[in-house]
Amino acid sequence: MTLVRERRHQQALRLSLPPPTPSPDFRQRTYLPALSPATSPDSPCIENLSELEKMAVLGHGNGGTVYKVCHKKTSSVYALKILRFNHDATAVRQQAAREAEILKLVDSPYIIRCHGVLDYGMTDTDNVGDLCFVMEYMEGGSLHDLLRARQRLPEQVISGVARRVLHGLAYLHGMHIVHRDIKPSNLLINGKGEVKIADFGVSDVVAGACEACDSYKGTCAYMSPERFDPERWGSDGSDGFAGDVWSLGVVVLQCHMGRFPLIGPGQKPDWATLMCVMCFGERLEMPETASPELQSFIGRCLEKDWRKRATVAELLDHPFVDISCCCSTQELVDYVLHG
Ligand SMILES: Nc1ncnc2c1ncn2[C@@H]1O[C@H](COP(=O)(O)OP(=O)(O)OP(=O)(O)O)[C@@H](O)[C@H]1O
Repeated sequence: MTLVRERRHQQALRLSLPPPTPSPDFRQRTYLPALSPATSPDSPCIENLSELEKMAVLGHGNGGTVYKVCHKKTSSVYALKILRFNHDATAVRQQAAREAEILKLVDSPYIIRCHGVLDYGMTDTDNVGDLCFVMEYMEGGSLHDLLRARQRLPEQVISGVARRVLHGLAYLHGMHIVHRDIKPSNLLINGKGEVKIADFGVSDVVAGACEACDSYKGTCAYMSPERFDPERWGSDGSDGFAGDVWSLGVVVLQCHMGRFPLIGPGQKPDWATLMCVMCFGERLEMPETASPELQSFIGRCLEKDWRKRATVAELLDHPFVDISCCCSTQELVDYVLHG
């Protein structure tokens, strides 16, 4: 079986997007602005995995593994995300196809660039298929990696990261794209001090209100009250953008506290515990160690009623992320890469 797979990887490999498999409903709700190509004009045309050499494993996610790879011909370095699926994993393939569709639409310095998608569908002899995303390599790793190394981040760094993520969200929301999985491991930092949003596996292009059935996508720890409990928080009319703002608020608070917030130290952020905090708990308490600006910013993000929550545009004007308070790109590079 390994031989068959290896041979397949040397042969039928094309730079092509997988056939989209979204539900008819997804198609109906899809808003399609002018398509920008998934590959940038300056990126080489990678048509085969054999053109890439694996250098290291960068991390593991739910559906697959991310490798640091080198393009043999140009010596350029990329991140290669391989999602594996079999006959039973229709959901994984649908998720990957959705991610490829969204990556085709986006083109922003605040969003991870995808240089191409290689589709190794299942064959009659092989029950396993791979979808491979060739992405720009972010040498600073993820915010999750940074938090693991430093526990807590200084406010200047948090504000710099938050400002950049807000720019990314402003771009996505302007394109009618809801990310739905904003969390530290999906925020990547590179050697130029850029922070980019990655991982669009549960994202969606929306035109109007989201449906209740979409509520359970994404990581539950960063999920907003209206997605946890649409009945109580009245998700009717919500376009889903406010959910991304909530998630950013949780991330910002986590960067300040050095642990997952919303629950007590040592508690696990499982569904039941979070449900109690979100739906039955009192107003969330702000840590006294945070500056008034940070407390106010978090308060505007973690407003349980999504109608009262700040929008991305409002937050971009918030004093906490004012350009004079944020760390510069050089300061961010120094902090992330050189400690
Ligand atoms: N473009 C990239 N450049 C550098 N490192 C990356 C890149 N993409 C992902 N990584 C690293 O690989 C790890 C795994 O990424 P992946 O997107 O597969 O999963 P995840 O977001 O950590 O988890 P989940 O699948 O549960 O959402 C990330 O946490 C990050 O450390």
